[in-house]
Amino acid sequence: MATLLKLFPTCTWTGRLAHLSRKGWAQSRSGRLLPCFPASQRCASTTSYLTVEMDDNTGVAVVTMKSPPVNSLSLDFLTEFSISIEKLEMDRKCRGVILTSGLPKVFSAGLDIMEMYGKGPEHCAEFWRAVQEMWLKLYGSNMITIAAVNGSSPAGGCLMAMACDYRIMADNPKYSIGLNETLLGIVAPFWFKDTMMNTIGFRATELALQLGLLHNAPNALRVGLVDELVPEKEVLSAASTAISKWLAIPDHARQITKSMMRKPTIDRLLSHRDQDINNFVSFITKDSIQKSLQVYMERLKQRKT
Ligand SMILES: CCCCCCCCCCC/C=C/C(=O)SCCNC(=O)CCNC(=O)[C@H](O)C(C)(C)COP(=O)(O)OP(=O)(O)OC[C@H]1O[C@@H](n2cnc3c(N)ncnc32)[C@H](O)[C@@H]1OP(=O)(O)O
Repeated sequence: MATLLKLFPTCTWTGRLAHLSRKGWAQSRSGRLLPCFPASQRCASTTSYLTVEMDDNTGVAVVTMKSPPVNSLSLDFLTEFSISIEKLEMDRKCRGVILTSGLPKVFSAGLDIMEMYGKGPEHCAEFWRAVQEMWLKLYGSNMITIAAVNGSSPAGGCLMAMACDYRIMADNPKYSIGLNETLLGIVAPFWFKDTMMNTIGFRATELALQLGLLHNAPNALRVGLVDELVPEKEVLSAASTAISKWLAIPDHARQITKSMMRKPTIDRLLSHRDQDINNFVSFITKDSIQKSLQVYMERLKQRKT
């Protein structure tokens, strides 16, 4: 087992591997002793904010976000997230990802407001590049991506879910999802808007963005922001069922089709990436915008008292 941990330092093998004895080892042609895995194997790696559980049998990885209290998307979180998606993308065995939250009631609270409040231009630029990177990795992924939305998902959280191929949400009217940026006195950038338009169409996006609509679960289904509502306890199992339908489609055909649908939107950001960062920095560092963020955060905290 010690050798195994040396070979796979970032992985915790679960399932029947715990019972691996000497007879669980095989000799390679070069004479090296290698672990011989039973047919069904799961490999779980845990970083500070994410757990990635890869099932070699199905080719599906479950990525669970766990950054208390609300899975807000900080610079560190986003960096880890993009690295994890990149690793899965490069893993030939991985064909699909289910993205979910390990926290109660919240999928993701969106961008970490504290990364945008009281910070200098350099930090804001670095943060925004990480936000772009997260979206580019997820929206442009070759893998099947399913969002198992088991809680509220405002703003950047909604962007994450929309970047997936399919969304399943917990049927709980208390949970909401949407791009609510205008409620904070900020503006959803063009690629947030494009992603929503590609998901629910022009008119519904126009209404949703201007009014900063946060749709409850039934409304989210009605406008097409999510594809299915299921009882809260069944979100993950419903995601597994859904992904098996996608896995039945030949990868190359699905991937080319996905790229055909999404490439123009991705290219639009890629060709304006630096300009988009400059726009963000000059917008977010304005005194009036900083004031809006401060007021919003204060209101958020006051809700509790
Ligand atoms: C010309 C055009 C140029 C355009 C240039 C670009 C412009 C800028 C674009 C920026 C795009 C921004 C995208 C975003 O994602 S902004 C973030 C928006 N998010 C929200 O509005 C969500 C706010 N949070 C909530 O509504 C609730 O917290 C939630 C429903 C998610 C959970 O509720 P719950 O009751 O369970 O938890 P609390 O509200 O008590 O929160 C617990 C603590 O967490 C803090 N918190 C919550 N959300 C955030 C966040 N997003 N960032 C940082 N911190 C957050 C909250 O304050 C509580 O903290 P305390 O415990 O310390 O009180």
